[in-house]
Amino acid sequence: MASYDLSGTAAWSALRDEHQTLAATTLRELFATDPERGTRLTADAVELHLDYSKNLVTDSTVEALVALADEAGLSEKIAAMFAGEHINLTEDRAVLHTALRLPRDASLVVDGQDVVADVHAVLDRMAEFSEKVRSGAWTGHSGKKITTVVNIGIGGSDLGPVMAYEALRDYADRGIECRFVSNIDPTDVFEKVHDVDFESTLFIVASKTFGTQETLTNARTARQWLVEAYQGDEAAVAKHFVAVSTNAERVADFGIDTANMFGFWDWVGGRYSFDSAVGLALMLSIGADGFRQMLDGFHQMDEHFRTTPFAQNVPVLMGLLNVWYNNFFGTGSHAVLPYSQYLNRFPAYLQQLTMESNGKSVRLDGTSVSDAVAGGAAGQTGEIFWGEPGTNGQHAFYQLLHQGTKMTPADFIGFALPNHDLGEMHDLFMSNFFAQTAALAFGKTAEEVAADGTPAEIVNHKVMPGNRPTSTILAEKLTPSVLGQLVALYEHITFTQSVVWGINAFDQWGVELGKVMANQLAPKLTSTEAPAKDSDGSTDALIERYRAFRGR
Ligand SMILES: O=P(O)(O)OC[C@H]1O[C@](O)(CO)[C@@H](O)[C@@H]1O
Repeated sequence: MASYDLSGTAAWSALRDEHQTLAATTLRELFATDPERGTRLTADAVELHLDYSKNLVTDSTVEALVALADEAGLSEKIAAMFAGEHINLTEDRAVLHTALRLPRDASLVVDGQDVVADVHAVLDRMAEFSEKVRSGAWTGHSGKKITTVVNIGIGGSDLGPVMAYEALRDYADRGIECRFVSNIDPTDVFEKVHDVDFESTLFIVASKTFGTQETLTNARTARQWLVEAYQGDEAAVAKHFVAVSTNAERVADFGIDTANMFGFWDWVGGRYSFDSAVGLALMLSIGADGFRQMLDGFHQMDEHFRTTPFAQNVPVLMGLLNVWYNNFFGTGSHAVLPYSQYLNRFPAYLQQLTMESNGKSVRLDGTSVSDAVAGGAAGQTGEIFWGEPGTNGQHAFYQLLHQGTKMTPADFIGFALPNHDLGEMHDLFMSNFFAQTAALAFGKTAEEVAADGTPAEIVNHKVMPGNRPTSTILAEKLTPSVLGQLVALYEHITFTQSVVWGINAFDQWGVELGKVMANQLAPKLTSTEAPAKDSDGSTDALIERYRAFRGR
């Protein structure tokens, strides 16, 4: 079997040489000697334009990065994923979120099952249900039209739907408000539900496994409040609770009629799922047509990823750039800065997508990523993703981006056409977008600062070092299709990185231990008698203090 460790390959050593050269140059110099790079180091995918010229790369770096992708067998891995091979080895599963957006006339048989037919059957049921709710044909138990939808889910069953609902507010039926309950902190369900009119509220319990403590606890609470609001009439549940899950048995056990359940499949990872039935709240908000436009955007980006040569393949290029900074420059984090208030939850969504996927330190063959690496950053995997919409971030953490000691590669995402055109406000907004990447790249030298008349003693404080890499994604307008393109882009960036690192982007074993331990500790928090001190010294002492505050 080929090794998953690429650090001994020719491509890796070419990149080491590239790094030596580029670490000793600056973006100012690169642009001075090659002004055309601003139009050459670009690529287009569907409606997204990528300018990656403000990165510390030259044509030969890109060539070496593409060679690294070839060494990793990226083409074969992409083909295997799209074909439904069980590339999620540790769970022995296919990884087929791309099948969720295949057109109706496509065909894909996986493990003997026509998945396209299955996907469209569920989409059709979702569309029919959404239409009924939106038109008022589906009412609450007492006959009132549904005006509030509360999605109860966490992780992939929350972050995707809430991000997309926020992103596509401009396309929403304003007669339906969606709220999202995720945290088991009781304040979450209280704040989102205490003021609803239960008779006009629909609860969606979204959980792939239907075994997630947070979701089931919140759902039980909401169910109890609903039944109380109907003076104990349990029959109300059928008109106010629907489920989204892969597990019909558990849905039925919970007390939701499986006729009101929308299914999906184990080949859809939670963080790759909001274009499945997990997106039901979004469909209720924007309608089935808008949802299908979004799926089409996803699919077009899938096709770009599957068929475009790597040197022009936007997800591949961006994934390789992330590897470049992470493994050669040793940057530990990556900022995603959408210049759209509608994308305010996009960085949070990406945190699960990227960090639950690529926060791994063992390769697919069970070896440690650091085993064969002679120190340095070569054995690094998943970056820490973070961000906020511009311009809010500018007035918060951009100081560190501009003058801090850490290099933080950043993606700037912006749109030419505003969803709401209020005079020149959007142009002012976007002038910040363009200014920031230029300031980060080219900075301001001591001479330039002094030439402004700055007193000598503070010149150093005002020097802007520049040379801070960014990628710019510019699209015409944020539409359902463009949102689908953006999400698929980041899904495939994440996959590209995982292939180069030889890790499994589709399991998440690291979240399990904490869940088990929380279940073990819960009785110690609630028991009326002093619990045994059989945890570690710190945890025992903290629980004792907690119990004292709780009067136990
Ligand atoms: O949809 P479920 O099964 O409730 O899981 C919620 C989330 O929990 C996780 O398993 C992590 O704990 C995520 O991967 C998933 O998106």
